[in-house]
Amino acid sequence: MSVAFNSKWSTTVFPLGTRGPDGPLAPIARRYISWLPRIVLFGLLASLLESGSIGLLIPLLSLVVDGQIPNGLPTFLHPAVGLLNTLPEGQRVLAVAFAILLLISAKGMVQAANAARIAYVEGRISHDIRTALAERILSLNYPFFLKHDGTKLVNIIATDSWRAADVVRLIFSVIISISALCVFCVMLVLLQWKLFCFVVAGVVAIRAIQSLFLRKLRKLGQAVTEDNGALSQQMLLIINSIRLIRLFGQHDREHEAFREVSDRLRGSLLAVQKATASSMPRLEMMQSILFVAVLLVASEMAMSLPETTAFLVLLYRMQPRVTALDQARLGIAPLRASVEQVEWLLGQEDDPIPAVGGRPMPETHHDIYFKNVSYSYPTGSGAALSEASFTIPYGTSTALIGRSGAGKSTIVNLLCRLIEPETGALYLGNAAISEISAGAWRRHVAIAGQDIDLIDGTIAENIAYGRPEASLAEIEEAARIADADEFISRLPFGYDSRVGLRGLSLSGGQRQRIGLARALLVRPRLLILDEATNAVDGLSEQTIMQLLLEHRRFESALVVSHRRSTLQACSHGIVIEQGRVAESGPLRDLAFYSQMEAEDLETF
Ligand SMILES: Nc1ncnc2c1ncn2[C@@H]1O[C@H](COP(=O)(O)OP(=O)(O)OP(=O)(O)O)[C@@H](O)[C@H]1O
Repeated sequence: MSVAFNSKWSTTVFPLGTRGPDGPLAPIARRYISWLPRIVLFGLLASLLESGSIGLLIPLLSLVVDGQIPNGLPTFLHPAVGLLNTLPEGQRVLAVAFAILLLISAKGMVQAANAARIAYVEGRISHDIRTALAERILSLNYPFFLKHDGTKLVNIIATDSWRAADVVRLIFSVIISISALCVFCVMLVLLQWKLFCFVVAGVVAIRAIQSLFLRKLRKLGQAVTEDNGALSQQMLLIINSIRLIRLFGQHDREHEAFREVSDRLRGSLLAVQKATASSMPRLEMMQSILFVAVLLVASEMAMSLPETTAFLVLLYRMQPRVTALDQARLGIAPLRASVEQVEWLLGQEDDPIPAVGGRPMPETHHDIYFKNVSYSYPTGSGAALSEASFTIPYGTSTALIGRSGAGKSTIVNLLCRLIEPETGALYLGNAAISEISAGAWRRHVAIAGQDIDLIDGTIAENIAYGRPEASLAEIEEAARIADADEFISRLPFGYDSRVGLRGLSLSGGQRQRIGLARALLVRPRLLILDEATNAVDGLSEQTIMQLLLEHRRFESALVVSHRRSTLQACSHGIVIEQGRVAESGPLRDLAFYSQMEAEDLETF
């Protein structure tokens, strides 16, 4: 069966998100909306089979107690009674009992098939939410990560995405319970509509009392989400800063901080569990009172014993559905905060100053110009770069010189197109760099920095990260130029040695050399060395600089360093002071560099 659903309908009936039909979760909900009618139909079928089996209790009890089927039974039983009357009297009890068993086992099979279907859809939605989150994070611009705490993002993928997918299971549970309740209600009306009205009044009163507690649960759920986030943050702090904690003997302090946050989470979880647990007995108590009241009213109405029994059995079988409905509603309430977190991340827009250009990289070679470029970080206190204008001449090695906090990394970030200028622009010859596609631009710019990001793989895979198709010979050549080949060859598995996440099995200098080989392998037009050799000894650094200049696996280079021995390999220089260009031009003409030489300073 195919049913056409409009988007508004889909998210109203299938409210996966909290932000309505245009919310960020709506596309995922829409993908699976076609499963809903099948799940509802199977739910209805299971309830019909069950209520049919309960309805057959009336002829069965009448046959057992009175030996005959009375007149005036509800209309829905007429076909069954007609069929029974065609059988010999002695076989009727057995036939009804057999029919009841048949209906009960058919109901079981339909229910099991529906549970498998729901598990499938829940799994797919959960997977889709996680991949949508990963896709969103990968596509967001760099400034987003400067503004937001990494642990919050990890928590959304690791915890909130699961909790959001849990909502789907609970929503299905709500839908199936409601379908079943509808079928049961119709049966109850057909049996005795006046008594049914009495039941409805009782149920409405119970609902009103329960909704008061739902509001409280929602608040408690919010606290659980917040405390979960704080715990993840504390855990990451311990893992990332274990060296610092040991060196400064802060073990007890961090342990106490962890204990406190964990205890807070325990408390808020306990509060949710207590509230959920206390609501169930309260509900059962109210339902039992209603049950007894129905029995009394039925006897006042002089209902026959078989009819009263069938009515009460139907009511009794409704109870698990009502409980499931309540549990699902209670379960959804504390999960709303997680859904909101997932929606927040999925709904993140790209940076307002995106890399808009779609032009390919020009084939011809040009100088790179910064013209009046200014930039302030979203969380910064002032301009990191102010009206900066300078040139990185084509075919040269240019030193970028400045004290800590001067703005060198900001220039590097702009060159890598991780951030875009607020005012001013970068040019390649006459072409604004913002007009060139960011992907094409980055393929021609490679960076080797002081902190090298290594992936969990072999050394060869790490070096070839920017060019996975490179041959082993090319990888080895890049490693030789980066002065890494020798130490790699001495490792037990050579280029096939695994470095582990973040390269923990290697020294800082070894990691830097692998990073340098990775940058060289892509043969960039612009090679950026951002303190790329500060962890290697002076002698190795000179060897590396010599090899780099000899082999020239790049067209131009920008070298950020505090060491004179590194800077002197450059022909040009740019001096940055507090976000402004203090001087630029041939290196040896710079006052800053001349002073270093005059005072024979190795570092500044
Ligand atoms: N993510 C950030 N958020 C807010 N402000 C930042 C951020 N990164 C840098 N800044 C600020 O921008 C200014 C320039 O920083 P930048 O990192 O470019 O300096 P740098 O010359 O590279 O310093 P260093 O040599 O210490 O790496 C500094 O005042 C710094 O505090």
